[in-house]
Amino acid sequence: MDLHLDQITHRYDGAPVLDGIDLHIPTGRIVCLVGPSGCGKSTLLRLVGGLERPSEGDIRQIGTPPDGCLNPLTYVFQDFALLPWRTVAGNIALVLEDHGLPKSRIDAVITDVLARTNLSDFRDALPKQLSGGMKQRVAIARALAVEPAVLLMDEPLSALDSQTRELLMEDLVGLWTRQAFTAVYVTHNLDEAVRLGHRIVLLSRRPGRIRDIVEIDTDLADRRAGQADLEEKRAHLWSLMRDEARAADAELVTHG
Ligand SMILES: Nc1ncnc2c1ncn2[C@@H]1O[C@H](COP(=O)(O)OP(=O)(O)OP(=O)(O)O)[C@@H](O)[C@H]1O
Repeated sequence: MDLHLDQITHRYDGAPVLDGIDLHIPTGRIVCLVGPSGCGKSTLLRLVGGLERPSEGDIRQIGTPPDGCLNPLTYVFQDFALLPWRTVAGNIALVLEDHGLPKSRIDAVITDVLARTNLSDFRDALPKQLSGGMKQRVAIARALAVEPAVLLMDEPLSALDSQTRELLMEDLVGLWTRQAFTAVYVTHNLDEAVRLGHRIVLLSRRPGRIRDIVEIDTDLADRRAGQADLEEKRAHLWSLMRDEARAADAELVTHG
């Protein structure tokens, strides 16, 4: 299922946060949203997920969600959002129980997503027994359990240390390579964006407008930290973001 954003504009209390966003999110691709703090990345993700309605513009879903999809637009949050009193399997079961699936089907889905995320040995563990990286793997497994059409990922690796982030990036690449998923991935981190994004959308400072869209054709599985072609894209994005930060500084001085 593709998503098309047509001229999305959003205001809070009359103040513009996003302005005229046109964007295509193709099936089977990871689209990263990057941009300076407060430019509206999370807001755009909430609009895509239907948690809020845009002040202007349309978000169209083209095509149908995958077979067995229980929740077309599914979030993965920075803070994992696991229930502490439920086991790993129990946390995943939670999102399936509401759909009235038989227990045997729920067990089969849990077994499948735990295998896909290398968590099979942790089925009966409680969140407090898991590291941050493992908790986020559980959150990703839980999101995959509903066969989403589009994963909406809001800074999913930001709470993790850099080594764990690297491991999780490798896991996400492995997951995508084995079975391509569609994602909108918000991040501050340009290294993450160039490792995981097929398309990187740079927003300007508030109100967020599309400043640039960078496509990266290199297969996810062939990307490595510090690789020359990725470095070039990262440097390009950073040069544009640095301009935004400078402009923001200048504005503060002007109005201060
Ligand atoms: N519910 C709300 N009501 C009013 N203003 C809001 C609301 N949600 C967000 N904002 C404002 O909208 C702007 C964009 O916020 P948003 O969180 O989308 O930005 P962001 O790019 O994700 O920021 P960051 O990178 O710091 O997480 C900010 O100025 C924020 O204060």
